[in-house]
Amino acid sequence: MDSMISTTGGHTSSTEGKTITCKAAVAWEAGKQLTLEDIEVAPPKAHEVRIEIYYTGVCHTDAYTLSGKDPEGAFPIVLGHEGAGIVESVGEGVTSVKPGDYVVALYTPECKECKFCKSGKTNLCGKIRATQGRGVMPDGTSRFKCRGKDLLHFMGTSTFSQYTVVADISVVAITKDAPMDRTCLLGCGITTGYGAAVETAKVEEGSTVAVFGAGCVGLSVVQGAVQRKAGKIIVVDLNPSKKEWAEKFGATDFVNPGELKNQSIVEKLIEMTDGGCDYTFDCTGNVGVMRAALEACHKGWGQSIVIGVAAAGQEISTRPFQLVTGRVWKGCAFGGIKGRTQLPDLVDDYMKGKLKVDEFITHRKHLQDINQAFDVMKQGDCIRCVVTMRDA
Ligand SMILES: NC(=O)C1=CN([C@@H]2O[C@H](COP(=O)(O)OP(=O)(O)OC[C@H]3O[C@@H](n4cnc5c(N)ncnc54)[C@H](O)[C@@H]3O)[C@@H](O)[C@H]2O)C=CC1
Ligand SMILES: N[C@@H](CCC(=O)N[C@@H](CSC=O)C(=O)NCC(=O)O)C(=O)O
Ligand SMILES: [Zn+2]
Ligand SMILES: [Zn+2]
Repeated sequence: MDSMISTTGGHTSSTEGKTITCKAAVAWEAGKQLTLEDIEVAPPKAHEVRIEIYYTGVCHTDAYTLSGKDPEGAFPIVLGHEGAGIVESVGEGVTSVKPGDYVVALYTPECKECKFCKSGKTNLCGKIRATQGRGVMPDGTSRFKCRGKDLLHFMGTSTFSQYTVVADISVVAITKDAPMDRTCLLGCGITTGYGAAVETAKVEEGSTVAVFGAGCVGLSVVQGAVQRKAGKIIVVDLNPSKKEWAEKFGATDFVNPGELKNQSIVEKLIEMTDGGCDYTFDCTGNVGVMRAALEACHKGWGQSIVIGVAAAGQEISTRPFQLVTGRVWKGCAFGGIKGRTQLPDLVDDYMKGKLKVDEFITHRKHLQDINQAFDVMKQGDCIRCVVTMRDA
């Protein structure tokens, strides 16, 4: 890393206004491993924030875009969207964070001014979605360069770099007491599942819940359902080792569809819940599972929440009769949580012992070994791998 870089997290930095050279994992092409590179990170422009990233999680959505299956995926790009760090400097007009603040990057921004933000109906924000999807900052340009080429930004966050630049609406300050090597996970997986249960579905006390897929997202749904005092929480997973994980997070039942004899998973769930579940969640990204999750809902009121990201070209289907008879199909990004308004409270809940975060971390890697983080993520025993961005 550049020897001029201040890593103290203090309020002034010797790098303010200058280009910083630092290490980043660059995805040059779809389907290829990431390469550790020295990249140049330009200073933040107006309403932008430069963050020194200390820790990042690796999410399946990073692997999905790297695979080439994401219709919005373009290369070369700096991936990563589950990051925590310290603000190094801010551009003109930034008032919501300041240098030295401990922050989490937000791939779902919150401008508080657009039609979406003001609707009271969604956490999706429209202000920078178009440029974010094209991999550039709101002014249409990149802040990253490597070997003379511009690199694209990812999900407005690009946390696989020791320094990143984000829009000021894509970052939230949190308490400095919270350990960043854990709070980074609140930037996606945990908040997504927990929010889907408590904010999007608003699971009620005593209700029956089925969660398809017991990864970080599904186990976080379980955590949310426990918090809402659901009566029955059934985890469905093809991997038998997930039974123990499901129980650890408070599930009441576990079903492995691969072990069912002469019965579909839909029939099994309907039998276990006296006619169907009040709420089901897809946390797999498999469109066949999404259909089963809908059809396992109770007639008249059951709601199925799609969280998993399905590959390009995949479509969901069911008999319209399933909806005519009162089942509801919906979905959410980032759990329906508004990051700037609600994330600090989630961090506080974690600090008070009310929200599990540490329990999700099964693996740790250093930036130079980030490809191993992708490898372990594909193994059945990894819930989340946290990558340390700075040398020890
Ligand atoms: N909507 C959103 O905002 C977000 C969506 N995601 C997406 O959520 C999904 C889940 O993410 P993670 O929990 O990190 O993934 P994960 O891979 O760790 O967990 C998925 C689980 O589903 C199980 N599974 C796979 N196929 C199955 C099937 N046919 N039936 C039952 N279980 C099955 C696997 O054994 C695994 O335990 C991914 O598609 C990811 O891209 C992730 C974060 C945010
Ligand atoms: N780019 C993909 C869709 C990927 C996707 O659905 N992303 C989720 C978050 S997944 C996090 O790990 C999301 O926020 N979606 C809402 C959005 O506005 O992107 C595609 O084009 O299919
Ligand atoms: Zn994610
Ligand atoms: Zn907005």
